Amino acid sequence: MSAVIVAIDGPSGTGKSSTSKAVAAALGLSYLDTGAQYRAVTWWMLTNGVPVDDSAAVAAAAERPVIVSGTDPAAPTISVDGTDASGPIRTKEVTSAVSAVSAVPEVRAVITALQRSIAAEAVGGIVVEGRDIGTTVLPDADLKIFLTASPEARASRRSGELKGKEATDLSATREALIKRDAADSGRKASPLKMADDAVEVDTTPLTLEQVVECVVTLVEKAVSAKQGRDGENGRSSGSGRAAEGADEKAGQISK
Ligand SMILES: Nc1ncnc2c1ncn2[C@@H]1O[C@H](COP(=O)(O)OP(=O)(O)OP(=O)(O)O)[C@@H](O)[C@H]1O
Ligand SMILES: Nc1ccn([C@@H]2O[C@H](COP(=O)(O)O)[C@@H](O)[C@H]2O)c(=O)n1
Repeated sequence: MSAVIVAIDGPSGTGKSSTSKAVAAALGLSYLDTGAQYRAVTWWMLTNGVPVDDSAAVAAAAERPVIVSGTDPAAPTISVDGTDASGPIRTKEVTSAVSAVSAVPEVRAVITALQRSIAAEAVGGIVVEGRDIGTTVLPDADLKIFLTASPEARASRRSGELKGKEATDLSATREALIKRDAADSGRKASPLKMADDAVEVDTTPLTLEQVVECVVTLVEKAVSAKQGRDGENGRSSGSGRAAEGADEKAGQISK
């Protein structure tokens, strides 16, 4: 069987990274944080003096940063031109500028090609999270999930995260999330949008553990369905723990 590909999209702070990492780790899949890649390009633009509000300047430089993503869910990495960028890409400066940079079509073309090649090389299967994975990057993904949560829940989760590091003004955090979502949903090039064939999971009333359990079950079902299709087409099967889990589950159900 070809490797399972899972696309997880949704607005900021809905739990995409936490869920995707945990699901990938539980099922023995690779993991790709595409937001980190756009943040890395943004950091490169800022550190190389490219004015991020000048889309022509950003477009002209789009191919210059060399972005490398490590896809181990237990220790994902991101580097730019050989330098570890995992810390700098999380600063407020990058967070404020990333939507402008990610809206530039030339940037999206470079990063989308990189994402597709990483997914194609993930022989054991992969969970890819972002904003346009199900709609644009991997439209043939075996499973597409769109995570949502109320702005209040998202702001409170983020404020909990920031406590002790930066001032935690709940309403400012909420406004910043809403502003970034509006920019990401409103851009012309590959906006944040739920794919027509995605499963929507509203995480507002759920703990992270409950969301992970729900998504793991959905992946196992998708793997089972894929194995069924591959069997009908006469192809051999076997791919990672997701396939084994689905086999076990199917076995239990049929007993
Ligand atoms: N269901 C949940 N219940 C409570 N807290 C959660 C839940 N899901 C995620 N969190 C917490 O919310 C915060 C944001 O989660 P996460 O970074 O995974 O979201 P995200 O969608 O990837 O955000 P962004 O798009 O901004 O990168 C983290 O502190 C995470 O631990
Ligand atoms: N597929 C994607 C993923 C992300 N973006 C842009 O990157 C920003 C940062 O994403 P985080 O998940 O790290 O918060 C996000 O606000 C988008 O502007 C994207 O365009 N497409």
